[in-house]
Amino acid sequence: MEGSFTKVSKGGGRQCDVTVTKSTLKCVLKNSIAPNIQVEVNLSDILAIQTGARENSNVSSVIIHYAGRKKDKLLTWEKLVLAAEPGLCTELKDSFSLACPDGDRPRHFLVIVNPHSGTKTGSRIFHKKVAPLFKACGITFKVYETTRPNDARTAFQDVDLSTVQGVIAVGGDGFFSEVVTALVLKQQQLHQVNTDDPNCALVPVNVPVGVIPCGSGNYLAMYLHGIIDPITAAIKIVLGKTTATNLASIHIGGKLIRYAGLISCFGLIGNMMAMCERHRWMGNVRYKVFPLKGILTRKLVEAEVSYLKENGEWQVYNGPLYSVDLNVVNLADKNNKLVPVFGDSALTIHIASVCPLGEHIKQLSKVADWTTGAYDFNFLTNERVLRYKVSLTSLPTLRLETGEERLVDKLYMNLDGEALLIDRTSFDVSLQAGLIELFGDHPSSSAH
Ligand SMILES: Nc1ncnc2c1ncn2[C@@H]1O[C@H](COP(=O)(O)OP(=O)(O)OP(=O)(O)O)[C@@H](O)[C@H]1O
Repeated sequence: MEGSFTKVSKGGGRQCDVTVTKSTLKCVLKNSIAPNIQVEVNLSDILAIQTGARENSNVSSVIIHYAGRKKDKLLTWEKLVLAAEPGLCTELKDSFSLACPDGDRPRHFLVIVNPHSGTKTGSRIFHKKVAPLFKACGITFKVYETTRPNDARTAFQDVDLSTVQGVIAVGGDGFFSEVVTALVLKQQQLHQVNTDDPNCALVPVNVPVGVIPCGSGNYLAMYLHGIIDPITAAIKIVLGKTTATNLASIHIGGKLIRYAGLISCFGLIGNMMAMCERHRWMGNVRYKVFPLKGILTRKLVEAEVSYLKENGEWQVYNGPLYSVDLNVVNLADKNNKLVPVFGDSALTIHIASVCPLGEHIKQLSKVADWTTGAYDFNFLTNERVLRYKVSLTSLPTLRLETGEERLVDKLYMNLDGEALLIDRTSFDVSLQAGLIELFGDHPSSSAH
């Protein structure tokens, strides 16, 4: 399609030639005293097209909303307003519908906001920045703001999942995991699956999940989009491509505790997170102070880790350890750095045993910086597993009136950025593959 339009902007209108091919829109602004200015947009980056007729005028307009691609993977919401006689505007709009039919893009969302995340800006960011974009793209949504921790499940109470094409979590990593757990549980309740049984076969959720990063920890958004930016994340949601990801179910004492989407780190990293949470009043400085204190006061734990390998064999690690760390989104050593891999065929666990403090600090710093070789230390046991169980039966316990045993020592797990007290003598973690998809087009996934 080709035609002559007026490009409308705040400064007035300018003549331009517009060409739409199978893959791009080109708009060339004619300039008699300088080179022509060209705006080129990939059709796959178009977010929405709006047309408008002007009263008592034979001129119509077309507003093209599209994703602007900036450096460092940042996406911006851009608009191109073109005016011409109505027939030409209709022809332009129709050429887009043919080239990029948007029938498979999501149209209705359930948005769940944690107003308490990070610097408590989640609600404002959603309503001021994200909601206008969704509305311009013809997306409707219902918003639920949580009132307390573990309130995300309330958002699903009266929701028929078959009417929703996306669940959007506005918050940090811990909140993402809370929302995903509530969503997966809702689906299992509908199908009467007993989720407290670690061997149960879970029913996949066919509603993708999106994250608008507004927390203090936003690793999931960073892994998915390569940048922590609410608008970039919102644009990826509108574009509707998805990445299949894994979850890990955590069972303790015969009960499902949570579905983790990012990490489940028992021991050192869990204890560091517990210290950080106890000192929330210090703001983000706590994430600098307590990891250091944690490593300097590291303690070995006597434990048995049994794990099921991909070949169906169970193996056992027995002995003192500092930590059992799992990256649910695997971090693979590629091209001289650690890169996230979504939806891997196994979970990779790293067991840290006795080692000099200096070596341990070096190893953890490499993980923090995503440096190559971060898991190539001889005090680490690295295994690809489908399931693992940690038993702490040689630690001192006390007996409750109910007859149940509880650990005397306070040990923690860092579960997607939240500290979970492990007060039982064992816990069980299983790979849950193919349960959910995330909005975003990460290259490690073959979904979309
Ligand atoms: N309305 C609420 N008030 C207080 N806490 C909430 C509320 N809604 C959710 N939460 C809890 O806030 C915790 C942290 O959420 P989130 O991951 O969004 O924020 P964060 O800033 O990354 O984390 P943190 O505040 O722990 O550093 C979650 O465990 C969640 O259960």
